Amino acid sequence: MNPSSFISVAFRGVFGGFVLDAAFTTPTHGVTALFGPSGCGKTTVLRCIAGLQRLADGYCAVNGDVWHGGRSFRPVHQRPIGYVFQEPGLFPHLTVTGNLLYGAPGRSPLRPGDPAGFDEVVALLGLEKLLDRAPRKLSGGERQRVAIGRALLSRPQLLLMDEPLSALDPQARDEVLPFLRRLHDSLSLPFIYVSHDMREIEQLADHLVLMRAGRVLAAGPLGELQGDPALPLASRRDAAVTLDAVVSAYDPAYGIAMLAVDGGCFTAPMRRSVVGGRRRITVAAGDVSLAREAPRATTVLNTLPVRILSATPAAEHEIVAVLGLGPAGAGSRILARVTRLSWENLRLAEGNELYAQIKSVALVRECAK
Ligand SMILES: Nc1ncnc2c1ncn2[C@@H]1O[C@H](COP(=O)(O)OP(=O)(O)OP(=O)(O)O)[C@@H](O)[C@H]1O
Repeated sequence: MNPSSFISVAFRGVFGGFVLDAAFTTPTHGVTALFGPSGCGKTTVLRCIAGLQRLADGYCAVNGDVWHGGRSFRPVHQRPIGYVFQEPGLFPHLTVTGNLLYGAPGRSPLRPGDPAGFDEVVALLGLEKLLDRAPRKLSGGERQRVAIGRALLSRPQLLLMDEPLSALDPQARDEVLPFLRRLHDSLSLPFIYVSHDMREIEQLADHLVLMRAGRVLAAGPLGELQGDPALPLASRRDAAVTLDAVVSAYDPAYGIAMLAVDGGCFTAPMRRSVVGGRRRITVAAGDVSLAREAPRATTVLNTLPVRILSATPAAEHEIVAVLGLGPAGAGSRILARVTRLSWENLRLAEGNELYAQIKSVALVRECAK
């Protein structure tokens, strides 16, 4: 593993009655989400990465640069990080522009072509019309967008976000999420994103660190962990697998896109799509049904050949099956959650080749922006 493109951490410590023993390695590209139940230690790990929390037994290296290891400990102000908290914490006496430029190196990040210059950050976060406003005249979602912009303009090498949407109402959350997605798509900056909302993670994350009671249960690509029946995600009511697809065709007359993934092609409604562009789809286990034969007259647009790779009892009288798309099930994996009654009626078993049906409207959970 080349340490120059990874974040590696290992933190051990005791906080009152809480024991933290968390270690993981994740790439320094894309968004890594820290996910787990309340109190499992996500914020503590983030604070350790930031240098806000110093443990006697800790290690943190970013792109091969050791921030904490042995006796060496780089203090928070010397770490090239941006930090976004649940509350935006804007300065009330400054305008949006003043807040954005606060902490920006040299206060003149206006050069054209700058990878995270002022104009680009303002455009990416849709702040153009708000620049002269005072924070008290902004909505909650707008305030949080300014806080994110301020963090970006400090030119960090790593952006740490601690549940940045959790203090917002659902409508404001839906307003800000597409902006975060846009940052993810446009900037090469890695994010570490703490959340206990799987919906946010499905839309934003590329990698996942799954935490439980101070420990890391698993770390890896989001889709792999979602589809691993040995992990608790697969047996959740809202279990789903996120797939990154390439648009292979788009029919504007129907607003329908063909989305190619490894081993298959999904059909999904999209307002607009560019052929060759990347889109993310989320296949919820509860939206997948199984058939021995390819159904003919059906409104369901997605009928994909699959193989059952494994089957695990979930809730009482339910089965969660891992399905591999394409010939011999060698392509992307998705999950199907079916009743034990259906499973037995169709005499299903591991290794069976059959058809998965998924309604196209169920595939796109992302907001329309
Ligand atoms: N300085 C501290 N002193 C004592 N206990 C602490 C300290 N810091 C954290 N803890 C405890 O460590 C545990 C983990 O807290 P942490 O905030 O990291 O969890 P979390 O997963 O981020 O939770 P949430 O999702 O609710 O924000 C909690 O039980 C918390 O009370």
